[in-house]
Amino acid sequence: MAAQSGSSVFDCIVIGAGIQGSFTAYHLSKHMRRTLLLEQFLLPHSRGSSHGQTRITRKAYPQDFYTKMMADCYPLWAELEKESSTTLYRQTGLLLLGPEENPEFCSTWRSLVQNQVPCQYLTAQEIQKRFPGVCLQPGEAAFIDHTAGVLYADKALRAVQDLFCRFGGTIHDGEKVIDIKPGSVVIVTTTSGVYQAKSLVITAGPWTNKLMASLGLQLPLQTLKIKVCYWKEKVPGSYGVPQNFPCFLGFHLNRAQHHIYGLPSNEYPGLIKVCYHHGKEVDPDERDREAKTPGLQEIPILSDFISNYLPGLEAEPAVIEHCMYTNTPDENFILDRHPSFQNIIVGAGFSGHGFKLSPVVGKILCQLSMGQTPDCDMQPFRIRRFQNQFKSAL
Ligand SMILES: Cc1cc2nc3c(=O)[nH]c(=O)nc-3n(C[C@H](O)[C@H](O)[C@H](O)COP(=O)(O)OP(=O)(O)OC[C@H]3O[C@@H](n4cnc5c(N)ncnc54)[C@H](O)[C@@H]3O)c2cc1C
Ligand SMILES: O=C(O)[C@@H]1CCCCN1
Repeated sequence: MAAQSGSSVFDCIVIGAGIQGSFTAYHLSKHMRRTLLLEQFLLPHSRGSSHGQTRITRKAYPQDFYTKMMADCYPLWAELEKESSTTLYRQTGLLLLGPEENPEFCSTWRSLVQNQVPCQYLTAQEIQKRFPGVCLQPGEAAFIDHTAGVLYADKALRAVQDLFCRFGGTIHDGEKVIDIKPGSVVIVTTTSGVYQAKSLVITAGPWTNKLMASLGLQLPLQTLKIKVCYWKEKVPGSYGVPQNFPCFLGFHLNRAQHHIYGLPSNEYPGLIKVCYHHGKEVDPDERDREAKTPGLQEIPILSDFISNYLPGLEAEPAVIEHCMYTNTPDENFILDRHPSFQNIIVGAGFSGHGFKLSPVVGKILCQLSMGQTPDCDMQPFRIRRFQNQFKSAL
């Protein structure tokens, strides 16, 4: 296929219209960069990581650098709400629950205090009084991040894409990228065209390594299928908005190997979202194929947790949906230039916690693609930290 019209060398092509690619494209178009956003599926779709009604937002992180990045995210989310005339955030607070001595639990509390985030440590008595539907076990404690809440994910994704188009950007959905040729002008071939750009941003979520194959690099990414479970209240309204029930995040409670988290009733009346922060490894193109081996049993883990910690919910899920995580070994993001091609930028490995940070992730990827140095500490996000774990054919 021949490259499309000579005049159409874009400043940037972004591959993948999930929340990270869409926010990158939004920032690029705000900077007057001629930008093409390519998406393999027709929009909106539910095959990646950015679909669904809700995500948690919070400043509570054990790593200080995320808490600091979140301070920049809140104004950007507010700006998006204003630009799109849409409510995208509801403040509910986040209840963090964990064994008193758990190092991650303790460092999250320290980070909140050090960064002067409005927060509050609760005694067992206070928890029982304020959240009678939550039962902690002896030796466990709780604190609240008051800044936290719910982001309306589907609405946010749509708002970012609409604004990108309003600022002059172009989206081609239903167009899968099948080849990338690096160079000072990058050539991108899709199932229906060939395009050129001065820079390329790859934000392909669980498909990142499939695309990186043509660029001689395989990153240490693991794609997990996550079960998104909704549980029915025994007494309607007991874990709902009128009761001021917050989002919650449990650190290895009930001997669980991974976190368990939840959001108050929103998408389905009377159903609370409670999920396990882990899943089975999958090929993103075969997400719904039944696994050959039984592997992780997340529903019994969640049912047992609910019986012990949230006894006001029925212990069988009423609705199960699916989503994917793309995890790095340290669960920090990859935001970097390709080691061999300076005008190819990768944003990947959001490890199940990237939605809230997407306004700043998009800003960083936009700056990298414009040849600028982002003003935040980029060390935690470098590809080189996996020097011994990535495969390069270059
Ligand atoms: C169940 C669940 C709960 C979560 N909870 C939270 C939370 O509470 N708070 C939070 O902050 N984060 C949360 N996250 C994480 C957050 O949703 C993700 O980090 C984020 O959505 C990742 O976005 P992305 O753009 O990288 O990936 P994606 O949304 O997967 O986007 C990648 C896009 O690239 C497209 N693509 C891939 N290959 C090609 C190709 N060859 N050609 C064209 N297009 C291509 C895909 O179709 C896809 O649309 C959660 C995630 C899940 C799954
Ligand atoms: O990013 C978050 O806030 C949540 C925490 C629990 C797991 C899913 N993601």
